[in-house]
Amino acid sequence: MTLLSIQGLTVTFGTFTALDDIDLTLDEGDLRFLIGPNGAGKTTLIDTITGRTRPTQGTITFNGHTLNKRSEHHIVRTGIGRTFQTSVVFEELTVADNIDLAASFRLRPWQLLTRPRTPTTTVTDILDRIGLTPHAHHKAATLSHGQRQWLEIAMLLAQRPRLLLLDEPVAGMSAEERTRTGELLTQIATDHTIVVIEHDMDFLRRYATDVTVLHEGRILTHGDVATVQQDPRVQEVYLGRTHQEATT
Ligand SMILES: Nc1ncnc2c1ncn2[C@@H]1O[C@H](COP(=O)(O)OP(=O)(O)OP(=O)(O)O)[C@@H](O)[C@H]1O
Repeated sequence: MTLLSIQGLTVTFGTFTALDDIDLTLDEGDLRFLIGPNGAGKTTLIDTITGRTRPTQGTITFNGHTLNKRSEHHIVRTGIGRTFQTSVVFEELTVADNIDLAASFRLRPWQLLTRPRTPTTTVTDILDRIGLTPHAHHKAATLSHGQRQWLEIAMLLAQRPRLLLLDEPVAGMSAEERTRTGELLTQIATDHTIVVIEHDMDFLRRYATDVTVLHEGRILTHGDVATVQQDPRVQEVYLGRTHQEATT
């Protein structure tokens, strides 16, 4: 079933066209990797899906609802969650409290006033799923970089999204943390639809099946990792190196 359908999406900033007539469809359960060189439009695409940036032209339909004029808050409630390149974790709160608080992002303002705590089982389940149970009562400030990234994913899960948009989730991680993140994403993809912006080719080779390549605001190609990697256009614009270098 189609969960997200983007048609003819164009975004301009003044005279600059950041996204140019993008068509993109995601089916329920997809784990889609989005790659492209700096400035390709990846973050703009996520910003536009989540209501942070307005489309200049085109339509975005999620689960049958048109999102074009919806607020960011409404879009979160519709079931789309995202991470940012910069952290949104509250340092002085515990890991469990960060997750509890994140669950309320989905509530309407009047509901916040009388907000009950998120059921303990929900927080416990998410902690368990994400592997942060031993750190539940530690302040977020004490987490390692990788654990923090996982907390951000946990906070997204607390919002019960159907679609997760993750912006460079393994940036700055150790090899071990990248492996753990890859396993985590594969596991979360069993009951969510996920879009991952990622530059790390090794990570892509290990965990990506479906890859869409953006370049200068357009979709250059889409396919499995091997096909995309061997596409000379991708090597030229994204990898900026020869075929032989790119496949080693
Ligand atoms: N608010 C804005 N006003 C003007 N130009 C913008 C704005 N936001 C993005 N751009 C431009 O749009 C282009 C696409 O930017 P975007 O951040 O989407 O690229 P990206 O593919 O995410 O790149 P990176 O990998 O470097 O994060 C860039 O040239 C950027 O400078």
